[in-house]
Amino acid sequence: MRKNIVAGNWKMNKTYQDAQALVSEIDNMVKDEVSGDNVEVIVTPPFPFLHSISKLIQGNSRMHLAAQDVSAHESGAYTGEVSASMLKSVGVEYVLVGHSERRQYHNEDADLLLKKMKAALAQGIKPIFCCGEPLEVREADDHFKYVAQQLRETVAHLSNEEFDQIVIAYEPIWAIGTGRTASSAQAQEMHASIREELSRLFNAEAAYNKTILYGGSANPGNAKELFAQPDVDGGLIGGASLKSRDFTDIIKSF
Ligand SMILES: O=C(CO)COP(=O)(O)O
Repeated sequence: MRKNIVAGNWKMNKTYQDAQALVSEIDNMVKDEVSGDNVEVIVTPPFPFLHSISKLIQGNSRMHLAAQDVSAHESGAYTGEVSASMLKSVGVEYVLVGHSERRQYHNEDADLLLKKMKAALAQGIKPIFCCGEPLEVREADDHFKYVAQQLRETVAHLSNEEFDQIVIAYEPIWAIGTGRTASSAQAQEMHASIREELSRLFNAEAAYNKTILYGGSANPGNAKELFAQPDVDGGLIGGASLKSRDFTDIIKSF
């Protein structure tokens, strides 16, 4: 059964106090306003806030915790890095891997992304694997090929069991933080193409069951139409996840 997910990626925003307040608000709004259990909610705060937020959301079975990054190494002399076992020990369930900002500003390549996914999976943490094309690729009409290649050089190297644990997020780079959302038709056709590629790489059933999120300027005004698309199973939300009202309204778009 395919799971619907709305995940908020806070990126490098908020202080400890702001983070506590934001999660408390989201937690309360989700309890009060979101009925049924057709959507899982994930918050992705910066590292220093993970432990306290893990405790805060403990009593709300719909809320889950993700980290924004993980080291490819298990432990040792890697100053500044955070291992999967550390994340596990503070209650982290998911981790972003392959976000375009990490690929761009930290030169993370396919080889490293695969190692990061494997490191997370070895600890039972589920990678949310991000893919998506830059503007020039979209304009050259090469976006389907580009994203399929991103999957082939990373996700394709997971075992069937590992693949079952991951979530895919399609985030066209030209839509991230730009206010320029992909149209629901553009999102749908790419998600369908990703699912087809996954079906070729693994099998039709595993691909059918895979949660594929859309990310890039999603907001309460466009979430309903995006989530109504047959192959869009939720969102990875940046800016709008920093406001409890907007984030909750996006969750309620299912
Ligand atoms: O990068 C994103 C989520 O990971 C999307 O960010 P925005 O929603 O701010 O465009």
